[in-house]
Amino acid sequence: APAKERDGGDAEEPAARNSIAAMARCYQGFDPAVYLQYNYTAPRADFGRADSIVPWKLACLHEAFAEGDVKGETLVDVGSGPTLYQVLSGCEVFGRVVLTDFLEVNRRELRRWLAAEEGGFDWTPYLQHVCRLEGRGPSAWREKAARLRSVVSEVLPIDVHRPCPLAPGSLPASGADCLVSSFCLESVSPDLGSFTQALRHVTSLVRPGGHVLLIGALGETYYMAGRDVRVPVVPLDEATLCGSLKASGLELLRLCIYTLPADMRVGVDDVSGIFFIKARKPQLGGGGD
Ligand SMILES: Nc1ncnc2c1ncn2[C@@H]1O[C@@H](CSCCNC[C@@H]2Cc3ccc([N+](=O)[O-])cc3CN2)[C@@H](O)[C@H]1O
Repeated sequence: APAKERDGGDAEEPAARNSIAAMARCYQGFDPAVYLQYNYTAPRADFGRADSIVPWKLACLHEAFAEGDVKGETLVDVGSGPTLYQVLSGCEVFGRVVLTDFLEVNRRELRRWLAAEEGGFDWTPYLQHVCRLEGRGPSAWREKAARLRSVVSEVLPIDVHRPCPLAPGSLPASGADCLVSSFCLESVSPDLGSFTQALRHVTSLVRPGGHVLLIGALGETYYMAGRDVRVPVVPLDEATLCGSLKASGLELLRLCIYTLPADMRVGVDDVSGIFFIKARKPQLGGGGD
């Protein structure tokens, strides 16, 4: 059944189930507008600064797709939140993009932009920036917006703490060809064990030989998800991250790390770094390509 926003997932241990349920309750106060303002406006999203966080994230995603090895029909974005930047490169490669989030308020925010309704977040500077990365010139942003609107097929409920995070039949039986997830798993998991378990769950959504692109926070123990909504985060470092990746059976292809300059630490969280991971789910039988 589709994830219920107050569900405690299917964690095996009663204690884990309680802390996952507690995490779900934290998210009832999530405010998309505040979250977008805190993280997706300047200085963290300053397209005039080479060391701003969003341009770094968009460059990582652009390069990951530009290499040409990530291809297929279906891309799934896990824990989209109210943001679309994470699929601006992938939407040119895949004919079907599935967006997902745990909260209806976020799914509604995504649908608002997809329907070109008034009053939503303005992604134009992001579209223009990715067009520049693609050598298309900023005026192509309208084509990119139209492309994105044409390939997003669904905005679905998801719960990464369930062994099957999506409702049955949401993706092709063999799995998605590519999975993207940005700042989700570490922000919804009460501890490292449930983070690793959630990574295993979402890896099951990808076909053997498919790719996984992860963006996330290093050293983060909390973030503000609303004016007075503080959400705990499991703090990751490079070693624990790579350990979880190995435990989930993914093959690490690339790990890039961004260290926040002092003026990017704006008081809405205690992030010290950002990671970008390109990984692959091995073919069945462990063979190569
Ligand atoms: N059980 C669940 N399964 C799937 N998704 C779930 C579940 N529970 C909540 N969700 C869903 O996952 C959430 C995703 S947003 C999580 C925010 N992550 C932390 C935040 C992000 C951020 C952004 C930018 C920068 N920066 O430096 O530029 C730093 C940081 C660090 N702070 C939210 O959409 C919720 O709705």
